Amino acid sequence: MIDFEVMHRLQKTLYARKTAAPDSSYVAGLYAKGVDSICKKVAEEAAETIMAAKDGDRLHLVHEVTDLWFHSMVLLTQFDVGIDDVVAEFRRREGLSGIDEKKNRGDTK
Ligand SMILES: N=c1c2ncn([C@@H]3O[C@H](COP(=O)(O)OP(=O)(O)OP(=O)(O)O)[C@@H](O)[C@H]3O)c2ncn1[C@@H]1O[C@H](COP(=O)(O)O)[C@@H](O)[C@H]1O
Repeated sequence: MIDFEVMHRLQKTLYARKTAAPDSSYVAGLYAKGVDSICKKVAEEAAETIMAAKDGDRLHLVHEVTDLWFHSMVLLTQFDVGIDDVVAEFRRREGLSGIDEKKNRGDTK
């Protein structure tokens, strides 16, 4: 089960880092660098996740997916999107076949 409390605590910290001095922390520095730098980290962590999967090392995979989720949360917070919004989207899709869901997307993607 996902521990949503830890995710919400992290989200709260990320919001606080948006207005913190850039040199005060890793996340504050990332926000100061801007969206392109955050996106670059997400892309790097996605690539590292793929490499971990190819290694077949489960612990390595857990570490890289954690890095990917963490940087994805930094990106979501940049746009004031909460993890609850993502969970709500999972709920909306629950039980809907991937093929049917794609058909119903229309223009909204
Ligand atoms: N969960 C994390 C977390 N996961 C990964 N990272 C950092 O993400 C960075 C990028 O990881 P890489 O493997 O790419 O390391 P790197 O290549 O040396 O990084 P770059 O210098 O290239 O950016 C590393 O510095 C990791 O320490 C994290 N940094 C912070 N958190 C959480 O965010 C909170 C706030 O962090 P600070 O803003 O640093 O206080 C912390 O209390 C934690 O709860």
